[in-house]
Amino acid sequence: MASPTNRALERYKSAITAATSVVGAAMLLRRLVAGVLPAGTPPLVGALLLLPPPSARRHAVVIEEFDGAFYNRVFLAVRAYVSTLLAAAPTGAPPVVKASLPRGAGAGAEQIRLAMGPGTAVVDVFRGAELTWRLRSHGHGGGAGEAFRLSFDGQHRDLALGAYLPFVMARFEAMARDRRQAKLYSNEWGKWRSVRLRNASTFATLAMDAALRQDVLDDLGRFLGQKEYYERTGWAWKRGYLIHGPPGTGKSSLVAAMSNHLHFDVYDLDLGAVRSNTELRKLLIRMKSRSILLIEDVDCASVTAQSREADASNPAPKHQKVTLSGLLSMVDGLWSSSGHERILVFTTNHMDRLDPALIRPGRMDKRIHMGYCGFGAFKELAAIYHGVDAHRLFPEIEALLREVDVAPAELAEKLLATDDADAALETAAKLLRDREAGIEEDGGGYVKQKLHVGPTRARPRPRPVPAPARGVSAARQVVFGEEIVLGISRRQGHGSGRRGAGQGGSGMRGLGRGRR
Ligand SMILES: Nc1ncnc2c1ncn2[C@@H]1O[C@H](COP(=O)(O)OP(=O)(O)OP(=O)(O)O)[C@@H](O)[C@H]1O
Repeated sequence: MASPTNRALERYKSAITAATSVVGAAMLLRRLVAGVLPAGTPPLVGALLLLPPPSARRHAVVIEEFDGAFYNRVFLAVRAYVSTLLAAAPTGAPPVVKASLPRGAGAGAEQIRLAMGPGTAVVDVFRGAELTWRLRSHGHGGGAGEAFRLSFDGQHRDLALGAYLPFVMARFEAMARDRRQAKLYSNEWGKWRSVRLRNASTFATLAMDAALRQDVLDDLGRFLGQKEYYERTGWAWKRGYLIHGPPGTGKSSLVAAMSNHLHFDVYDLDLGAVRSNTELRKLLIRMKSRSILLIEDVDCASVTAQSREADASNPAPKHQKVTLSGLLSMVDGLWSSSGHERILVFTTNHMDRLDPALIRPGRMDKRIHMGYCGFGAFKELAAIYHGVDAHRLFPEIEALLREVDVAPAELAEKLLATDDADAALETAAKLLRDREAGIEEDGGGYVKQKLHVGPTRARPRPRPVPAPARGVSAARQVVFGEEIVLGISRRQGHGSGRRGAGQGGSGMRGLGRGRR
């Protein structure tokens, strides 16, 4: 008579024979063993038999290229993310067969998109879990296009869906933000008109005191990281900077550098062109989040703006002031109820002429002084424009810069006049010698560049190549398991002089348009 153990073995024998995959057989064998071994047998026995525990079953998520008629944003995010994994992969693994430059992307190496070929896989390690990406050329379920398949151990299902995919999406959003070209808006007839912000100024190309530069960068970083603080307190998530200094010291360039650093759009508000408070309110409401509201030459801005709001029943005064303090109250009120991550920047050449309401303690969060060119800043200009770190003229220039006031813009103009570094430095030294001797050149000063143009031939120092974010290993065997199709549609989607002689005037002024 057959024993219970023999009967159990017979029952499972046929099933094992029918199993087509090694894994299927392994699963059945595990169940078989569980059936014949006495209860309470330690899991070590299973391990010794090389059988996977139930949690090790592979799960998979399929991410198709299209979600109906629309591109699937998750697919786009994964494609960009996988490209970064491939770029960071150690030499020799995995074989990369495709490299492309997305439409509209610049020609920089960081813009090239890498894609794995069919039959290869890339394994990402996230919080200790291994997640494998594969690319299939046909959509899942008969759909067209490509599809990514993400597979992982069953025990990591919650991690993969609840943390890893949101992380991939967040990385994609951050990459998109970094690539995004900021816009420069200016107000005309009560509406914002935009152009691409082409000003190439960055914190690396701006010659300024190193400690000040770091201070500004730290301040911006702190501001961006304070979301919870602003949400908790209910205060408007904004930061106000008052940038002051003589003409041509880089105030506007600093705003461009902030914009390029944060990828924030700049709204260059010409207060003189605002016809009424209602219009101002509308302009402020129409500003997007993650933006900079810039009011240049604010010492001249608190002038009257003609009101056109008068009507028979409500005769308004002929000239209704759009004052800075009115603007600030409006900003406080509107920005605390809508939008976030906004920066307000005022620039001025004349601190002494400012509306007292503006310089009252606590009004603007931070004052930044952009001063005349010191030798440190000059050396930065020479390095940026000509790659020169040392030169026989440096000692003379250092001594002259201690004696005369000269704006970085004036020196930048001399340094940009020629590609020959020796000749450029000689021209800059001549400007300083002449200024010390009281000789003013004809048409002296600098020509103001518009924000959307910026320095034409700046040569930024090469940026360090970022280290790979995480370890990526070679292709691995993937065991088949459950599949989930995931898609989020777009709709669901989530003048100058000797030192101390006072501030000189410059030629054209204004940012983004020719003003005054
Ligand atoms: N600190 C600087 N570092 C590098 N380049 C500078 C600097 N300051 C000025 N420049 C050069 O001079 C040009 C004019 O500078 P910018 O418009 O930023 O000065 P500003 O202080 O805003 O002048 P203004 O008060 O006349 O508006 C810039 O486009 C840039 O090429």
